[in-house]
Amino acid sequence: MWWRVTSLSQLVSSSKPSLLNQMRAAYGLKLWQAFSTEDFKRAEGGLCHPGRTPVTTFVLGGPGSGKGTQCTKIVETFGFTHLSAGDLLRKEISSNTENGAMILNTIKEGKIVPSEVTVKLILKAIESSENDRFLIDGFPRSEENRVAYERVVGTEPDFVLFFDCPEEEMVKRVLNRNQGRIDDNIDTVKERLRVFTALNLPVIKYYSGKGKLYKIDAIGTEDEIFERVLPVFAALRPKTCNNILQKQAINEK
Ligand SMILES: Nc1ncnc2c1ncn2[C@@H]1O[C@H](COP(=O)(O)OP(=O)(O)OP(=O)(O)O)[C@@H](O)[C@H]1O
Ligand SMILES: Nc1ccn([C@H]2C[C@H](O)[C@@H](COP(=O)(O)O)O2)c(=O)n1
Ligand SMILES: [Mg+2]
Repeated sequence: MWWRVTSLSQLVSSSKPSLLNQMRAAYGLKLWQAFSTEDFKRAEGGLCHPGRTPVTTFVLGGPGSGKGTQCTKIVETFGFTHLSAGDLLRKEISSNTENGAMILNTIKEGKIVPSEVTVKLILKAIESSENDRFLIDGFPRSEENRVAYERVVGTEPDFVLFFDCPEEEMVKRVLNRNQGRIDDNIDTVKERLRVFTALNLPVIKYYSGKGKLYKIDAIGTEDEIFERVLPVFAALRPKTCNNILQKQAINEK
């Protein structure tokens, strides 16, 4: 898989139209339609039923590294469903469930909610979706998260995106976010960064060791970063990219 990403990176160069525009020009359609249905067989029943083979991608990175921002672009381009673990937890707070108060306090402190709560919310969201490709954003945040997911869901992610961003840039982005989040303050973000280093980085190293990690430099404009994300998803559809490469070769003759 790595060589496909490397070879595709030649498509992502400043002199040529962006890879995204090349793919759109080649297909004149939403790229997600390139993910033909035969690749995502839909079985009766939920995620854990044999035959349903959704594509799952974990999206990792520190607070403010740009996970949510890039997930929005991936959704628009490749038709994935964006499941933000943080958003699912915040929704649980606002729906005043029995876990709501505990989740609120945990997020206020910048700490990690017990895995069984988060995994249950993610699984419920997948099971209730009609889609078969999911971006699971901000999860797993710890080894406990990762193990709980594998125990309950029984599968590993197809691949993992890691947005690598310097701490000072993450702090700046979080403090400028202005979304009224209770965890967007200097004290909580410092704790979140500590938790990220202590608990999330080991998970990132785990997936790197499994050859499933794509590390994306998260410095630059949102579009520049998305250009680095494109080849990862394009590599999932080799025929899409091979056709572009062939068309490009013909045009260049
Ligand atoms: N490349 C970028 N340059 C500058 N600002 C950015 C960039 N990408 C995202 N931002 C902004 O930084 C803030 C954090 O981005 P985002 O919410 O996507 O991060 P996140 O990784 O999801 O953070 P969290 O884990 O706290 O949810 C947002 O206000 C967003 O608009
Ligand atoms: N797997 C997760 C994901 C998130 N949380 C809590 C702790 C995070 O700081 C907070 C916000 O998440 P974000 O929106 O920044 O991804 O939600 C958790 O406990 N476990
Ligand atoms: Mg986010």
